[in-house]
Amino acid sequence: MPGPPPALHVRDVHKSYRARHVLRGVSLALEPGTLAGVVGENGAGKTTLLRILSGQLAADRGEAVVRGTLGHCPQEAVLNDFLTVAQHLRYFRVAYGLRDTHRAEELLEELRFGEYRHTRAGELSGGTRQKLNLTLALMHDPGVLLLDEPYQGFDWETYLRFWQVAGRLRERGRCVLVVSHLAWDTGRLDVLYRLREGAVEPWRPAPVPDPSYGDPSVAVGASR
Ligand SMILES: Nc1ncnc2c1ncn2[C@@H]1O[C@H](COP(=O)(O)OP(=O)(O)OP(=O)(O)O)[C@@H](O)[C@H]1O
Repeated sequence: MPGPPPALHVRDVHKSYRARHVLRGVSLALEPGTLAGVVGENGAGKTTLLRILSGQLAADRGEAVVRGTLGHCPQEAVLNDFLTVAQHLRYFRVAYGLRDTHRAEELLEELRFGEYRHTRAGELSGGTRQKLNLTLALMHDPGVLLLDEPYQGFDWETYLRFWQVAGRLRERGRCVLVVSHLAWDTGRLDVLYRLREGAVEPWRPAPVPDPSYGDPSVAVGASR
């Protein structure tokens, strides 16, 4: 990884849509090799925050500094229904200026959807579209990863593989920010922030083990 280690610093970010003050002073910091979560109820401003961090939306005030290359997995997969999985990989290889699709091929194997290589995106299931969405965000091996509800539509096995992938990224010094409306499985995170009333605060929900869901360490609704 050339250059200084990746990091993400957000200081006093504000954002309003007309009279709706969605973000009212968000500050957080991710040092190299951090796997962090942001939870918040529907409409709390999570996507707004990620769009500001990814440079798609301007903050009204405050500062968001990304050090390193950025990977952004949006909540809605941005795919061309007429292109196959392999065509998407080739298209993004060129867009990212990569020499090959080696990392993308690894992710295809890790997330187990290589069999759909020649299937058009419009014919993929929701979960497989999400695997492709995630692969496109990760295939240039970015230093800072912004993942908006990255495991929506995943079956349990894929969900567990997602966390393996995220854990390996952390081990390699990447900053990974996972945004979700549910504080689920928070034991896998180094730090969890809660976005509420326009600001974030570090949060430790009380563990509520639920034996009906396999082996998650914590299963708590963010609104509690
Ligand atoms: N372009 C926009 N114009 C006006 N209001 C907007 C716009 N985008 C979002 N909002 C409003 O800002 C608030 C925060 O929206 P945002 O999508 O950031 O929330 P979220 O936490 O990601 O929600 P969810 O969990 O439902 O995805 C909501 O009240 C939403 O209606």
